[in-house]
Amino acid sequence: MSFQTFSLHQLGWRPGFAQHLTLEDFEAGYPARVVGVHRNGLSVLSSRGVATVVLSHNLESAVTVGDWVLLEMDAARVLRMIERHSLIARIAAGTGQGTQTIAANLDTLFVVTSCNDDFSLSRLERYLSVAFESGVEPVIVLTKSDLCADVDGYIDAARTIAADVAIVAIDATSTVSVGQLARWLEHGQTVAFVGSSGVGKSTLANTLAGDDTQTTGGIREDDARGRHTTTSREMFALPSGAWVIDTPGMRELRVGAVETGMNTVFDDIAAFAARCRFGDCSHEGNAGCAVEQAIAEGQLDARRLVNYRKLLRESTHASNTLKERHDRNRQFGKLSRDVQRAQREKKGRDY
Ligand SMILES: Nc1nc2c(ncn2[C@@H]2O[C@H](COP(=O)(O)OP(=O)(O)OP(=O)(O)O)[C@@H](O)[C@H]2O)c(=O)[nH]1
Ligand SMILES: [Zn+2]
Repeated sequence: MSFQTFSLHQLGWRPGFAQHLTLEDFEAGYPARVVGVHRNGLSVLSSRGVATVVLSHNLESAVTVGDWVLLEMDAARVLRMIERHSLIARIAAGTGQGTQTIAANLDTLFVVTSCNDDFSLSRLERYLSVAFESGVEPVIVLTKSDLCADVDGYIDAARTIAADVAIVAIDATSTVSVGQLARWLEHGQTVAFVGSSGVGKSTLANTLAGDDTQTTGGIREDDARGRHTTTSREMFALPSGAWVIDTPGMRELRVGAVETGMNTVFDDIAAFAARCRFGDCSHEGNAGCAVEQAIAEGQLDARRLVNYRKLLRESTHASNTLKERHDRNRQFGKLSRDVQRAQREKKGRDY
């Protein structure tokens, strides 16, 4: 059991969260931040320290790392979730319910790639779409700058697809160099890293953590039944006071439904498309297509349109999958209600 306590400010509380809470809520409970989700419940941090709390069935699939919950004053129980300001989610694998929540209340998503063969504009566009869709500010981090002779070339290339996104080149192994990320790592800020394997996400997190042992994960605590359990902490603090969310879902982030995010990333294509002759132009050999004309005139990179189409296909597929599941669940719900009603009516007749 840890007796370290945390202020709301330290935990990343935003004044906006309180707008969704009533006076009754504050009398019944107090806010806590979810730092781990496991079978017995949640690991949370609050003004009362570290705790493991149980979660009712109806919240089980919804609550995720980074979430804020309202805990009951005198019981280790979640009363309700507190509305998030951002959420990274993806389509759940298998046939379960719709989306799987991965990380909540992130302020910044560090999109990590290296100044070498890993660098791919299409992959950056993919991650940026996820960030914008989720309401999280992306920052492009180019690692291994120390091993590269033309760092500016990589920065310039990244800028061609992300004019308004911060781009920082670093040596992830150097404390001085990673200091360039300080403004996104202030007290109470919450961040996560995405990028391919080997680009330096762990190295960067370790360098930022310094000798701090909190990155190593395991914390011992009492679970709801008073037993000692070791749970992996999926959200940990850096010495700067910022929080890092590092979960398996975050590491293998895939594209869900990101059409809204794509509108920001591909705003140039949207602007050209507005000038196509036909409103339903597919930008594939249609007469009067302004997008294809832009490519022919060298104003738009052909690669970018290809990636746009690919992401849009994936996104549409994800939306359709969600809709089908939703419809199936609704039909099933209607079916069970019909059966129940028929049973009630039959019972009525039997009496
Ligand atoms: N010289 C140098 N080496 C780096 C840098 N960033 C990462 N490395 C090295 O690259 C290798 C891979 O780094 P990791 O931190 O394990 O990469 P990762 O993104 O966490 O990879 P996964 O855990 O597979 O997702 C390690 O040997 C690091 O030391 C850098 O900026 N400069
Ligand atoms: Zn067109």
